[in-house]
Amino acid sequence: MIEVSGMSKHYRIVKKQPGLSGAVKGLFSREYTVKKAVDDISFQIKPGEMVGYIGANGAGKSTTIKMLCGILTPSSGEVRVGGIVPYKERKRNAKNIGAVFGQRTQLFWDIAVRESYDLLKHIYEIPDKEYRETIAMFTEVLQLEPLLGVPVRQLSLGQKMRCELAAAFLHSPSIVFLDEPTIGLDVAVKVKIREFIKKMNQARGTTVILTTHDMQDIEEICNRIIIIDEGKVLYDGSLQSIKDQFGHKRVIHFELDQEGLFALPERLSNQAEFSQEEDGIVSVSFSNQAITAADVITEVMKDYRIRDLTIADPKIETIVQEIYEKGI
Ligand SMILES: Nc1ncnc2c1ncn2[C@@H]1O[C@H](COP(=O)(O)OP(=O)(O)OP(=O)(O)O)[C@@H](O)[C@H]1O
Repeated sequence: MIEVSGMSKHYRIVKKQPGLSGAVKGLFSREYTVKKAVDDISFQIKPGEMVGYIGANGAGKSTTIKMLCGILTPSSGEVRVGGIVPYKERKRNAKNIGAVFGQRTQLFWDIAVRESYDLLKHIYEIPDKEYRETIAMFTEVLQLEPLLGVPVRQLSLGQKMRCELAAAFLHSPSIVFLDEPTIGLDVAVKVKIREFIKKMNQARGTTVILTTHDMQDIEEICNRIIIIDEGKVLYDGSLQSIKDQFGHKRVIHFELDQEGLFALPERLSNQAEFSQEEDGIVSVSFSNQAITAADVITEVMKDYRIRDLTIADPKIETIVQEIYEKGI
């Protein structure tokens, strides 16, 4: 379905010389540096997969997605989306794909949402019956009824995002690219959007490529993640296996029955770290490969009276953040 092989995108950036003389010199002779926004990446995505394409700011996510959509031409390497080379056949590719790009809108700003959908119907040549059924289903799942008669510019962020999603899936594309579809939205709308995406995947087998900084989106929607860093693929695999490989860190939150500064028991000093948020509230973190939770609790119990404790599961958020910071 999606085949990417050795794909790169290099930008040539003008090197700015310092000072006024540098600016004048720059008018006559320009020096360039090369920014490898995407650097020799390869992956394949099968029909119906839901893949989280994640990475820190500037890692190369949007550049990759733009090449898959045909908006950008790769500097080298190969890319095929549903058998089509996107930058060579941008229009044909557009029929197969849908997209939501963060803050940008594909709806028409000044006309009612329903009229925007009518226009998209004509652009994508959606048959009448299919269009009516699709609109009825989307209206129900995304609760669009009160929004259909409203011009886009009058919609709130969450309302607009629900309408955008419907627009992206309207022509039954086989692949949908979603760039930060839940950014800035309240929890209730996030839940609705995630449910809609999963429903589309189940009902139509739509392949979904999701870029997001929200790890909850990833946990709930994606069965595979690709982590990209400085333009290179750092990890490609299941969410579970990244948890298995890197999720050894545990945190135990203690509520102690005594006040005063906490000190880590001697036996834990090389194997654990702690932070004390306030009097009597202490978090001890450790790797469960080095020491067991039972040992940590036993050691703390020797020196302190414990009123309550909770053991926190390793959050995918923490794991991914560590991978961004330290690499694999
Ligand atoms: N037109 C351009 N000219 C020069 N450099 C660019 C251009 N577009 C992107 N870059 C650079 O390429 C790198 C990758 O950018 P990209 O937008 O793909 O990152 P991203 O992973 O989508 O980041 P974010 O999470 O912040 O959206 C960044 O260092 C960026 O500054």
